[in-house]
This record gives sequence, structure tokens and C-alpha cells, in this order.
Amino acid sequence: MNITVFCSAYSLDDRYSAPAAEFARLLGTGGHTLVWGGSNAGLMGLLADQVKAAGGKLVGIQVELLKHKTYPGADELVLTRDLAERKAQLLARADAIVVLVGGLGTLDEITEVLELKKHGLHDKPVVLLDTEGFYTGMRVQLERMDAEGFLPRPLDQLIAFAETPAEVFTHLTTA
Ligand SMILES: CC(C)=CCNc1ncnc2c1ncn2[C@@H]1O[C@H](COP(=O)(O)O)[C@@H](O)[C@H]1O
Repeated sequence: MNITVFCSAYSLDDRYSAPAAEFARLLGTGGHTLVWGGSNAGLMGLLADQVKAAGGKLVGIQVELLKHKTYPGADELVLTRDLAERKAQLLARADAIVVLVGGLGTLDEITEVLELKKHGLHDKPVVLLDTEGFYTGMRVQLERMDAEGFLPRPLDQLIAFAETPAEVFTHLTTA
């Protein structure tokens, strides 16, 4: 399976980096391909190292403006002109999307993927790994949208929430 992953480009402490590394190992040992932003920075670089060490493949979708941060060992590297084209490629190359902890870049990516899914423009599984309750606030917001009529489809058809890396793969195999 080609799994597109959105996550932080910053180095984070063990509470966040250990579950990300475990997720990456499961992805690699499961024989999957990591499709990601193609960066060597922070959690993105750690993810790529762990997937590679576990025998998985790497497809990087990097953007021209950040090409100096490109991960050197990807099996395939795509260079896009701008962030919009990169987001389109990250989605196009995915069989499923997994979201780990991240900042504004991650929020931008997950919002676009959910908005397109809302409109029926794709129907790929989206799983959010909610490490350390990092996404509690976003989940509360999404559940309120769901409960009060702001979404055309039930929330659980748009996104699944996992608390552990193993649970992410349970969602992906039953999706
Ligand atoms: C100087 C530095 C840290 C460079 C970061 N270099 C980057 N290289 C590739 N993709 C990125 C980069 N920064 C953000 N992104 C995109 O935005 C997300 C991370 O942004 P953030 O840290 O969540 O907000 C990633 O999923 C990725 O697709």
C-alpha cells in the first residue's frame, strides 16, 4: 500500500518521536511504501530513516522552495513547483493517508484532504494518530461540526482516530 504521511518537519521529544518511529517501522515491515514530503527535517527525516531501515520504500514529493532540505535516500523523488501541486501529488499517490503530530503545514494538508473527501473528490482512508492527545482540540471541533450539521457526511466516514501506531494499521486493513 502507498501510505501518504503528513507530520511535523521539526525534531520533537520522545513522547512524539517514539510513536512516530514505531509507526514507521510497522509501515516498513508491512512492505508498504512511504509517500511523504521528501524532507530530511525533524520527524519527516526520522520517519524516512525508520521506514528504510525496516525495508519499506520511500517516495518523496518535495517542493522547489525546500529542495535544499531533501532526504538523500528516497527510491523516487518528485519535485513540484509549489505547495499546491505538492499537496495534489501527495494525495494522488496515496492509497491511504495517515496524519501524525504536526504544525501548520500538517494542518493545511489534512484540511485539504478532508475537504476534498467531503466533496466526494476522493474516498481514500484517512487515519489520524492522536499521540498524547495532541489532536484533542481538533477532534472536539470536528465532532461539533458533525453534531451540529456542518458536515454533509458523518465524521466517521471522513476520518478515523487511532491512539497507537498498531491501531492505525488496524484501521487501514479494515477500511
Ligand atoms: C527548515 C525546515 C524545518 C524545513 C522544512 N522542510 C520541509 N520539507 C518538506 N515538507 C515540508 C517541510 N516543511 C513542511 N512540510 C510539509 O508540511 C508538513 C510539515 O509541516 P509542519 O511542521 O506540520 O508545519 C509535512 O507533512 C510536509 O509535507
